[in-house]
Amino acid sequence: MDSPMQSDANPPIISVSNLRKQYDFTHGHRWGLFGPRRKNVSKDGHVALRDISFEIRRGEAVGLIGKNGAGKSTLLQILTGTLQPSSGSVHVRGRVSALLELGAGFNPEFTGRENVRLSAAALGMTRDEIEAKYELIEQFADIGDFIDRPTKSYSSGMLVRLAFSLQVHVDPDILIVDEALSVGDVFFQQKCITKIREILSRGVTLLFVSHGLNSVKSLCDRAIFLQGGQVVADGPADEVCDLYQNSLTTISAQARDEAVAFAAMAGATEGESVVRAAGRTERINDPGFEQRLSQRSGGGELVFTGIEIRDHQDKAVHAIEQCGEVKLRVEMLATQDIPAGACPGILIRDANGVDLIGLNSNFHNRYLPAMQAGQRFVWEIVAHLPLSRGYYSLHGGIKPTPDSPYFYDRCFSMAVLEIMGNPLSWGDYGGRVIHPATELNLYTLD
Ligand SMILES: Nc1ncnc2c1ncn2[C@@H]1O[C@H](COP(=O)(O)OP(=O)(O)OP(=O)(O)O)[C@@H](O)[C@H]1O
Repeated sequence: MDSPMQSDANPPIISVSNLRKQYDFTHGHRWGLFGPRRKNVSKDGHVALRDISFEIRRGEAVGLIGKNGAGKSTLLQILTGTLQPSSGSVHVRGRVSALLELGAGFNPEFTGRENVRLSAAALGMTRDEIEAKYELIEQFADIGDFIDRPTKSYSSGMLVRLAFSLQVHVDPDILIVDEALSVGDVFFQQKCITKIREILSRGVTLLFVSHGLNSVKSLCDRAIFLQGGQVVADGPADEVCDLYQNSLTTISAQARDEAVAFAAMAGATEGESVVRAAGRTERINDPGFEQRLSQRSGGGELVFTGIEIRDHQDKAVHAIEQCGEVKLRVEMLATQDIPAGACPGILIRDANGVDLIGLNSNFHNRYLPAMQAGQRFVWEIVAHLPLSRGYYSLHGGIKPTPDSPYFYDRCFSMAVLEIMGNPLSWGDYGGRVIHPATELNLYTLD
């Protein structure tokens, strides 16, 4: 049933309520005493979506994330009307433009030009509208002479170029972009992301399905996490993406035992590369550590208990100068005996939550020594971070071995680091990462 929203200034453009989708598997015949019975029966079914409810408002950019088989495609197909729900209601208001399957809707025997005109008409554009937009569509797709060849001769990259170009130029109210985009080359992907941002700034609603969490975080303000056909989280994109990332690394106790056994073996053979004790230090004074964490996962055998940032004068700070020396120090506590070979790492993300820099001990072929239950250590990384001015978040993880999907501890949002601008040495650079060159050369030509 529709809820009365007349008084709402920005009513939902997509409303989904108690949605359920079951795929029925129909068996050919049921066998009776005297052979097959006539009637087909459908006994089994797979519930791909259950009890899904959410609303999306005009202008929202929403990421849809989840593992393979979570139900994302099923949900999108229902939203675009190509699949019927088993029960529940779905209301979509406005023109939906969806790139669900590569070139789906194109007739392979027709040329790109013909397919663009036919598909645009099918999406409700008038002849004049199509003529006005055609040049832009062809230009953006940039597939040269292929535009006049049948689309059956296109590579998958060409198909996605043409399909995406059509999709973004039909003035949609709702733009649905699926994983198909990843087929294009990196330059085309960047061009698409820029185009999506431009469309978003005009108030179009975006539903973006991707396994690339960085793209979701940079494009969307909200994300919906589907698991086993159910919504497990719906909220700010960075938090929901972290939750999803956490869910991917939570694995069985057996896998943990295997990883730890492997670490024990590796530790025994790679004694040389274990981090050597650098001397004694005092404990890190960070009483608010646990409260600051936005998410935490892992087995808990070896855990972070605090973090500290120090500048080039060894002073505890929250801000450092661009390209100045920084010491990132984390305190760790072994709650059980830990074999040698574990590797800690710190991840630096920008203000959108996009991963920028990973500082892992194993990148330097260094691992932690064996630890006994109750022991504490401080691990310190000294670096010159090539970041432009702004705010960055620090996240930490400790694994038994570099390749293990198992984490002893994984902490999101351990601390915020401010990079201060230094107008004398660095201009008003607008990017996120800067790189101080080691040499600048000028050669004359003969
Ligand atoms: N036509 C179908 N008949 C039967 N089962 C189906 C059908 N389509 C999908 N399913 C099942 O429904 C579940 C959800 O599938 P869906 O394709 O929606 O997931 P997804 O999240 O889009 O996965 P992916 O990321 O791999 O595309 C899966 O278990 C899948 O096997």
